[in-house]
Amino acid sequence: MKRIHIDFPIDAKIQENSEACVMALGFFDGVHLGHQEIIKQARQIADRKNLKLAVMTFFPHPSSVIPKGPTVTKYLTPLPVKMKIFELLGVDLMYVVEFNAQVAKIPHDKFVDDYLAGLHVRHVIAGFDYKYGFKGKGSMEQMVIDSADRFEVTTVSKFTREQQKVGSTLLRELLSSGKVEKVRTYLGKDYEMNGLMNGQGGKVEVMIDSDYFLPCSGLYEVTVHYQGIRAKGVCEISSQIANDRLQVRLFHESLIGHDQPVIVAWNNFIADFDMEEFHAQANMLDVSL
Ligand SMILES: Cc1cc2nc3c(=O)[nH]c(=O)nc-3n(C[C@H](O)[C@H](O)[C@H](O)COP(=O)(O)O)c2cc1C
Ligand SMILES: Nc1ncnc2c1ncn2[C@@H]1O[C@H](COP(=O)(O)OP(=O)(O)OP(=O)(O)O)[C@@H](O)[C@H]1O
Repeated sequence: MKRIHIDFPIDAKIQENSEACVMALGFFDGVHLGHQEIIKQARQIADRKNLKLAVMTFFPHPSSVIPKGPTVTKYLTPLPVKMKIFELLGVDLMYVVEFNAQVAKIPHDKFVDDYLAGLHVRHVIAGFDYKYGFKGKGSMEQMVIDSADRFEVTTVSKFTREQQKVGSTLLRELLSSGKVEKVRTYLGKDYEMNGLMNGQGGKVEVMIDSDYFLPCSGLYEVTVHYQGIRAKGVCEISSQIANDRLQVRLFHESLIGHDQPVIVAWNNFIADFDMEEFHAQANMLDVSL
């Protein structure tokens, strides 16, 4: 997969050299089941039309410049992770538009001229609630008008699970209240973090991208995926611990790591008490961890 970074104003050379494509639009934090449905449909259209499949995402999150609602500064999938997932989903090109105050002011029709038609887009696909352009005035209905017959438009209808719209905001809310086990319903798997494991035996440290959105403070049951092995353990999140280092206490003491790539999957919320307190209690009960 090719990654193309777009600064403001868009470079005419990038436009000239761009390949004809089907373009999926959105921020795609978490690449949840709703996002996966869009990419799946986009892949089918690209195959049918014999075009490249491109995704256009933004960085940082538009909320960092648009004074509306809470600002998203931590991500379910930091940019390098999102890139890996897109690659696995069969995306050929990833356009990353640097989102700043100037980009936020681009009118909807100019965005379509310069960033879609200008990049040789032949087909646009996005969800029913996709908004683009200054003040979010562009909708999927507007996209059909703005396309002026230069490309086709597909709108993906609302993807729901348990009567709820699957969405990144919902996932962040669930994690903020420790409901990691509920995340599975919307993500299709446990919430996961890629990292590098250091340490040996029962206690290891996993260094993660500091851009990751962490579940709220508490004690969690986790699984460390490591070279085909799955090791269960517990991990505590607290304001006292650096947010780019996860301290994991494993139930088996067989893992050894020195900058070993691992995946930490968040399985269950155990409790919201301190690890120290937890161990004191475990010792009293003569439970070995
Ligand atoms: C070029 C461009 C400019 C945008 N400008 C604005 C804006 O000025 N105000 C706004 O509310 N949304 C604007 N949006 C829409 C936001 O990106 C988006 O709707 C909002 O951040 C919600 O994000 P989400 O639906 O991806 O979570 C713009 C989008 C694009 C692509
Ligand atoms: N549940 C869904 N059903 C259909 N389309 C969706 C769904 N969730 C997101 N999309 C679409 O996926 C693309 C990327 O989504 P985006 O990251 O902007 O939204 P989101 O996941 O709903 O996040 P948020 O909760 O912050 O709005 C957009 O085109 C959006 O319309």
